[in-house]
Amino acid sequence: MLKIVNITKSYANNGVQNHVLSNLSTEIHDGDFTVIMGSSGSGKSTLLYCLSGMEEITSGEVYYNDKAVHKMSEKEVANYRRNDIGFVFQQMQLIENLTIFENIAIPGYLVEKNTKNVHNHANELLKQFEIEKVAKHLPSQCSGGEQQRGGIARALINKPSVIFADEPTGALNSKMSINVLDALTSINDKGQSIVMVTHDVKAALRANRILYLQDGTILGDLKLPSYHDQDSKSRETQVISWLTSMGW
Ligand SMILES: Nc1ncnc2c1ncn2[C@@H]1O[C@H](COP(=O)(O)OP(=O)(O)OP(=O)(O)O)[C@@H](O)[C@H]1O
Repeated sequence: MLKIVNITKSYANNGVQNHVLSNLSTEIHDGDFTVIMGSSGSGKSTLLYCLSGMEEITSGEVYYNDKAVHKMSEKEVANYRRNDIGFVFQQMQLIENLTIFENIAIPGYLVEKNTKNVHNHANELLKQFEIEKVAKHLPSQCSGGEQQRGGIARALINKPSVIFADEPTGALNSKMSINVLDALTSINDKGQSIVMVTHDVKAALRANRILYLQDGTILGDLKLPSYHDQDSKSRETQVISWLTSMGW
């Protein structure tokens, strides 16, 4: 689904080049729940931004199915971001003066002309993530978990085939994190692909593949059975032992 060929990404800071991603190649498969881990500053968020078209790569190639993301015009990137992918941020980035319902539905109106369809889909998502009761609330009137589930629902309004999530549980307590991870797992169970950056082992256990980044390149690539097909204790032991071997 996503093919990444030899990408590099550098930022210039006061005339000095900071090489954040170096010669990174991999494929992200359709239907997978892929997690990206690695130490702070290893380039995880930058990789997610490059794959989602929010940052331009310095060199290399990124393909989403047959589309060359690295060659897209601004308009094509906007369409890619609107139609093909959804993005969930750590700080939910919901619009403060819109209700949860409006936050979810508005990106839908930009794509689907039939407002009734958008309205119905937004209501289905509110139900799926159990946030119907806060539909008319402003984000500031919701808990962190409700806001984050609102953020996931918003990312799903245009039925993207892949969801990118940048530390979606980073700002949540453990109960709310489980709630958000359950929501992501259920989306993945329905066939949508997820690519999630996290520092949290509990979150990483949801993945069937973990990529470990170090200094902007992939140091390790762990394949796991689906989350439902392995007992949680042995999965945790396997993942922690692998992460330890990566120097985590
Ligand atoms: N817009 C930018 N301009 C300049 N440097 C940047 C920019 N964005 C990121 N960087 C630098 O790129 C490097 C990688 O950042 P990135 O956020 O991708 O790392 P990360 O692995 O996600 O880190 P963390 O786990 O701390 O969130 C860091 O050194 C960071 O300072």
